[in-house]
Amino acid sequence: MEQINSQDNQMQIEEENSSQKINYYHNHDTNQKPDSLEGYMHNHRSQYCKMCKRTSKDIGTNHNNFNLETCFDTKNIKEESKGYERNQDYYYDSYSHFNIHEDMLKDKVRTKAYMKSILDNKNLFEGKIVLDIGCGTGILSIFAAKAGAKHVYGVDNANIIFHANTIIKNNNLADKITLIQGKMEEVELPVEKVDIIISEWMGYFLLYESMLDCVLDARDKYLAPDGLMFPNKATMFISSFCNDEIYNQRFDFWDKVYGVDMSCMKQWVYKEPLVDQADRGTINGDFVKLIEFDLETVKKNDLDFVADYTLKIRRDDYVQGVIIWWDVYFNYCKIPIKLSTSPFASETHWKQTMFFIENEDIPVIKGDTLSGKVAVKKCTKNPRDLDIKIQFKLENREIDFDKSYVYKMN
Ligand SMILES: C[S@@+](CC[C@H](N)C(=O)[O-])C[C@H]1O[C@@H](n2cnc3c(N)ncnc32)[C@H](O)[C@@H]1O
Repeated sequence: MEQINSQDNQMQIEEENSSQKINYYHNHDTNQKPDSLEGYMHNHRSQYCKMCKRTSKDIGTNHNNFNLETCFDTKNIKEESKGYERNQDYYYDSYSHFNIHEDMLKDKVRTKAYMKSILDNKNLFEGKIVLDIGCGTGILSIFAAKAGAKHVYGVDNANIIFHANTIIKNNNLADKITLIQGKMEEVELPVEKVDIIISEWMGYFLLYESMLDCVLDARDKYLAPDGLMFPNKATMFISSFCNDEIYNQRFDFWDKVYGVDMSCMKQWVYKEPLVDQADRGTINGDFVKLIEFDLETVKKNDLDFVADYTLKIRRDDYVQGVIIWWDVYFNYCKIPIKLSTSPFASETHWKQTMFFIENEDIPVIKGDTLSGKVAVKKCTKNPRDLDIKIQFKLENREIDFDKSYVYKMN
């Protein structure tokens, strides 16, 4: 086990604290919600109040830097990644257990979207060669074979593929489906080109686990020029939220744990986005498109990106952070099918991803504009993890807030 050098750690924390602004809890009372802006300005968590003559135009040295090459190169990230290096095999080990596949199969929103897009569109599959990337239990390969595919190649590196083999035999589809164990980026298919690629590659925050990379490599190598991707488009959305219940459970919890002050943990907890199903009532902004990927043309490099967002606040409230979710689309279907992970649609196992503003909630008025940038980059130490930087910019007649935070999904 790696030993943590507590002296280094302490120095790191001291350096960080010295860059923090004073007086984070500015007469705050989370239970008191504003009816209007009048008279509540000295009763909020934010120190960035024009009335108090304190504004925020940044926090550390790296604030306005959204250059993907350098914006994550901070001491925070170096510190955070300590001890997080993992063997890549852990990923396939997790997919070798049947319970993760059981959870995915039981996600009806997910599995039915694929089932309908394949079985209700036999005209697209009849006589076609299909590649199923990351076939797991073989469910999508079986749908494609049942839809009349000439032959299906299912590839998976996890040991679940041995169970898929039995499932396929037991369903009398062994002559229609060939399974290949290995990493998609390393296997050689026995055919030069395929007509359709099906894959359920999406992770939390769409891109976590970075499975899309191997799908894009396989697309470039194997998909026929007029071939189809299932799904063929993915879109990420962003909105703002205020959820005091989660806030208390996740952050205020650390103030007193069985009588022990563990509040030093909070600064680290903030850096981890929360994957959870949002109560739709906690979303207080319009939701807007953050980025869209055309899966037939997008390049691997485009998956590290910086995108701008601007959204209107829908009610007088506080903003505690932003929430991000995604939809994927099967647009070749007779009736186009959307698989949505929106908090306004039926729940899926992907839920949504929430990014909290550290130690702040910004008082907002209906009609205010929240804007900023979101930078996303694969972590250099483990490309399945993501470094994410988000800027929060909001100015109304009372508040002038402009800060950026770095998060890590691992
Ligand atoms: C999200 S699961 C989907 C399983 C199945 N297609 C389904 O819909 O139930 C993704 C699968 O892809 C496999 N996988 C991920 N990356 C892979 C790669 N580069 N090569 C081969 N298999 C991969 C994992 O082992 C896992 O079984």
